[in-house]
Amino acid sequence: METTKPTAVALDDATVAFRLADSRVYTAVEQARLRIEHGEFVAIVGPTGCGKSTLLNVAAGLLKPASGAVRIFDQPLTGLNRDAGYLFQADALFPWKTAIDNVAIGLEIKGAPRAHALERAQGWLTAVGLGAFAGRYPHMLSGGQRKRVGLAQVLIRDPKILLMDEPFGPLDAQTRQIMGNLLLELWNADRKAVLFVTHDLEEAIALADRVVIMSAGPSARIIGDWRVPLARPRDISEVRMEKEFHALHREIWSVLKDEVMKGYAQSSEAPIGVA
Ligand SMILES: Nc1ncnc2c1ncn2[C@@H]1O[C@H](COP(=O)(O)OP(=O)(O)OP(=O)(O)O)[C@@H](O)[C@H]1O
Repeated sequence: METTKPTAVALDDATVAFRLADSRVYTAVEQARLRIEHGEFVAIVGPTGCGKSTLLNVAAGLLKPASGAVRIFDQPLTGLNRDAGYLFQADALFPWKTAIDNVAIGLEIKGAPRAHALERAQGWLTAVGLGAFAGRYPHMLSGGQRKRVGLAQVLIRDPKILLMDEPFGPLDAQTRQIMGNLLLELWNADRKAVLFVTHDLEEAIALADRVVIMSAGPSARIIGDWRVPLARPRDISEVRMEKEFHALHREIWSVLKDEVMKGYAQSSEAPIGVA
């Protein structure tokens, strides 16, 4: 990896707090320090409700930390992170537009001529394995196919950073693996910086260069950061058979499991840690 390039995403001691309806303050994330280097694929794993999406939203510029700093390619982030493309768990497709129009819109809103946008959109639909489905509306596509269109819609804009929040969450296990391999294949072509939120430790290890673990909230912290020692290119089904995969899984899980139990216990209680 080149070290001369600026760090794609840097969170420096970011603390994120929400004002609740009763005007108390809930500290979701406390002093998070996270670096995602150029070309690096980083997965965040943690118990339910710990603040994974919150951190992603901070990197997206959708949330401003109460304290600490956010830098994107070494520049302070003010407002939305325009270098990033987002893929969330929920579909973000326009139901009244065909697959190709849903993809082309990513360029059209940047002012690209329609013919050019359509040509590029067809190329991206082919890249995600949906070249023959260009004329279908979202309701005529399976959940996995809609995710592929969503991926093409993000990638056509060629963002330097990809922010993904449980993007394959609603899919069945086989489709998740197929989508994981597709993502790695596309990522391998130009190695964008990726921040990938998941609750699935296996998925995180299979995909990422680094796996970052958060503690249970409130005031969740980053409590571990592991480098994944698995060669690339990877097939995410096959990589799960390797002994390094199992060793790393055991090591991370020994830290994560207590936090997962705390997370479940807390999610059935009223918010605590209210400052
Ligand atoms: N706008 C908000 N106002 C108040 N509390 C919020 C707000 N957004 C998130 N929270 C709280 O902050 C904490 C972190 O939420 P977040 O969605 O980041 O967790 P998560 O780790 O992504 O959860 P999950 O794995 O369940 O998707 C949760 O306790 C949540 O209830």
